[in-house]
Amino acid sequence: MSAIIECRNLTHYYGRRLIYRDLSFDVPQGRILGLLGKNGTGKTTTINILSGYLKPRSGECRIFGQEVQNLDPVLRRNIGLLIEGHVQYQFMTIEQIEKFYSVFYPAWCRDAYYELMRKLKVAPGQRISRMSCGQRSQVALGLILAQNPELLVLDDFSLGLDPGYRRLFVDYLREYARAESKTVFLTSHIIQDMERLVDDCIIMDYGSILTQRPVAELLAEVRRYGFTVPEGYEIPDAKEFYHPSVIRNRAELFSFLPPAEVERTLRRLQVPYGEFTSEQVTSLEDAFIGLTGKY
Ligand SMILES: Nc1ncnc2c1ncn2[C@@H]1O[C@H](COP(=O)(O)OP(=O)(O)OP(=O)(O)O)[C@@H](O)[C@H]1O
Repeated sequence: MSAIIECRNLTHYYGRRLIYRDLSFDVPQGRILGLLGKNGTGKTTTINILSGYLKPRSGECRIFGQEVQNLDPVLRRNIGLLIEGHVQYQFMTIEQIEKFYSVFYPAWCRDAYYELMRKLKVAPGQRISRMSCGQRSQVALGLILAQNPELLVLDDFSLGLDPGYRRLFVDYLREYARAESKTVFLTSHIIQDMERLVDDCIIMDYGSILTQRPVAELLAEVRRYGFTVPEGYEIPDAKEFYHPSVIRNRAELFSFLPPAEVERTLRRLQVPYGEFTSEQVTSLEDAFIGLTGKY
C-alpha cells in the first residue's frame, strides 16, 4: 500500500513554545485516518502543516510524494480541504457557489453536492449567509465531495452539525470513501463519529504521538484494569500504565499489557493490591479517555 501522506520528524513551536517534537506518520492510500487528541495537542497545527499553510520548524511532510510547501497546483487540486467548517463567499446562494467552484475542478461532480443539499432540505436559491452554522458546514462538505479529490483533509468536520446530520454525513462519507478508494485524514471531538468512520487512528498526547494503529487493533489491545489498594495509596508511575487513579480503595488504570504482565508489574512495584480485574475496552471513547486521562 503506497502512502498518500508521509510526515517525518515534524517538530513545531509557536515562538518558544514547543507543540510537538519528531511527529512521524503515514496515511496509506484508501484508508480513513482519524487524528484524536485533547484540546491544544496540535491537531489543527498538523492540518495546517499538511495544507502547506504552516511551515514546521523542522521535519518533512509529503503528499502524493511531493513536499507540501512546493506542491504542484495540479496535485493540490486533488486535495479536498475543510478548515473548521469554513465556507467562503457567504453572499452566494447554494446554486451560485456550486457553479463558482465547479470551474476550478476538472473532476467536479455536481450530483454529489446536490445529493447532500437535497438531504439538507434547503432551497437552491438560499443564501449561505442566511443559513445556520450546521447548514453552512454541510455546504462546505458538499463542495468538497463534489471536487471528487483523491485525498480529503477535514478539520473538525462535525462542527455545528446536529446528531442526525452528523450520522448522515459520516455514513455518506464512509460509503463514498470506500467505494471510490479515497484517502481521508480527519479530526473531530465527537469520538462516536470517529469510531463509525475511521480505519486507523492516531492518538496525540501533549508533545508527541501516544499511539497509531487500526481502531480494531487498539480496541483489542487496550485493557482496563481494576484492583483494590489501601485507602490513600498512590500508585507509582510506570511507563506501561496509563493514568492510574484511586477512588477510596478502588484503583483503575489502562494498559496495552496483557493481565499477567500487569500483575507482574504491580508486584515488581510492590503495590499492595487485591481483587484484580481485567476487561477489554469496548469503545474508542473509553480507549481514548483511558490513554489520555480524564482531565
Ligand atoms: N498561531 C498560533 N500562535 C501561537 N500559539 C498557537 C497558534 N495556534 C495554536 N497555538 C497553540 O498551539 C497549541 C495547539 O493548537 P491547535 O489549534 O493545533 O490544537 P488542537 O489540538 O487543534 O486543539 P483543539 O482540540 O482545541 O481544536 C495550543 O496550545 C494553541 O494555543
